[in-house]
This record gives sequence, C-alpha cells and structure tokens, in this order.
Amino acid sequence: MRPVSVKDRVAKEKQKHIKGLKGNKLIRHYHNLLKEKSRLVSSHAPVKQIEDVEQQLEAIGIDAYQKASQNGQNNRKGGDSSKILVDWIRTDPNLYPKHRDTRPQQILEIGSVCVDNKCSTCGLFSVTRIDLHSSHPLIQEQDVLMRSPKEGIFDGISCSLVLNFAPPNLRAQILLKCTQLLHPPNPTHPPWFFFVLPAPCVNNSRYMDESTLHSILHRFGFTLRYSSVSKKIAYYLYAYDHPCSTNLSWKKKTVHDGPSRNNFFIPCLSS
Ligand SMILES: C[S@@+](CC[C@H](N)C(=O)[O-])C[C@H]1O[C@@H](n2cnc3c(N)ncnc32)[C@H](O)[C@@H]1O
Repeated sequence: MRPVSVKDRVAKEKQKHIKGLKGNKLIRHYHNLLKEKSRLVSSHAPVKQIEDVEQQLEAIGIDAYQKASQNGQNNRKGGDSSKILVDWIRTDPNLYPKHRDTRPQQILEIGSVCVDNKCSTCGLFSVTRIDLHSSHPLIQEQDVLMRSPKEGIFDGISCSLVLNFAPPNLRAQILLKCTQLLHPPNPTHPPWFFFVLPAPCVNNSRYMDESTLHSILHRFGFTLRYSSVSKKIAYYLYAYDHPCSTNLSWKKKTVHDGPSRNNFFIPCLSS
C-alpha cells in the first residue's frame, strides 16, 4: 500500500473538519471562506490558492449553507427576522397606510431562504422572493444586482443578512440597486427598507458603528425609523423619504481600535 503523504493527510483532515461543521459554525466558516476568496482575488493571488478556497466552499456546499441559514431563521431568538419587520410595519400608518387601498404591499425579499416566514404569512404583503441560489420553486434564482426595475418596483424591500454575505465591493451597489427597485422617495408615505446585519458588524467593527451605518444609508435616501439590536443580530427599518445623493463617496475611518475587532465596512461606490 502506498504511504499517504502529509499533504494528503492534512487535506483529508480539513475535509473531515468541514464535513463536521453545523449551524452557526458552518455559516461563519462559509462566510470566512467567501471573505478569504474575495481577498485572494483582489490581491491577484495565485490561481492555486483561490482554487483551494473554492474547493473548501464546494465541500460545504451552498445547499448545506442555506439549510443552516433556514435553521438559523427558525432558531434565532424571537423567531425569524421578518417578525420584527411585521410588528414595526403594522403599527406605523405612514409606512403601511391603511386608507390608501386594501391591496397588500408589494415587497421584495432579497436573500430568501424560506417561503413561510412571518412576512410571507402575515397577509400584509405580496412577496417576491429572490436568492443567488433558489431552494424553493417560489424563490426566483436571481442576483439582485441583475434585477431591473422593469421587472417591478416595490413598496418595501427586506434585505436580511445579505450585505455581510456580499463581497465588500458590491455592498454599496446592492444598496443603490435597492433604491432603484423601490417606488420613488416620499416623505409622507415612504417606501421602506428593512435591513438586518449580524450585530458584530455594527458593534464590534473597526470601521463601522451605528452612526456610521445610518449616515451611509442616509446618503442613499434612507432615514432610520426603527431599530433593535440583540446580542447577535441588528435590525433596522429605514424610510426611503429623500432622494439618493449624487455623491456616493465616503471615507473608511477607524471608529474603534483593538485586536478583537472585525473589519466589516460598506466601501463607497468609487473605491
Ligand atoms: C445568511 S443568508 C440569509 C437568509 C435570510 N434572509 C435570513 O435572514 O436568515 C444570505 C442569503 O443571501 C443571498 N444573497 C447574497 N447576495 C445576494 C445577491 N446579490 N442577490 C440575491 N441574493 C443574495 C445568499 O445566496 C444567501 O442565501
């Protein structure tokens, strides 16, 4: 029998470790690999290194990642994030005007991994669901950046735990696209934007805190109406009540320093 090389043994151990990952650990590891891949691509690293990360992503598999996300949605404290959205919308006559007509609001759910969450079942909304990788016939497989306003514009958009998943250079583009997919800004009855991030993106990042986040979102036309930050998740509901600025450039500044911080940021469009 041929002896197994150290390299092969290490690779096998790595595979075994990956196969054993579950739940949040799997999601975290998948996100870290995506970050590593985008770092290697932007630093023009050797193809072999990029392929190695791609193989690790494949070994986990997008299906297992999405299953873990669905379970996360079920197990998250307080249920799925759209419960909070529905509570906020129900009580705000400006964001959900009752007198206008009786039709449900048309909403777009970006990064949809299940079709029976609260925003789908509450009866307030007619939901168009999209995801990079559809896990259900009612979820259209589409990159939001490829979506045209001609396919429909919306009263509200839910973007829950998507931006942290997207490569940094696409984050501002996704926000800009959202402004194009909403009805025009309106100060009285504004279209709305429900935005969810892992809490450490806003309370443990070197470059981002809540006030930086809200000032960036404000440039896109979004004004914060409601917020709730738990230990793990940060939920925000913004009103699209003023036009998106023509100047979408801002600086990346250190807001907190320290070794245990992460680097989450939304780089501006021109960087
Ligand atoms: C962590 S899951 C979030 C699932 C769910 N929205 C939640 O709150 O639990 C992130 C999802 O965003 C999707 N996603 C990331 N970038 C996207 C894009 N550009 N267009 C559409 N979906 C995207 C991914 O495919 C993934 O299924």
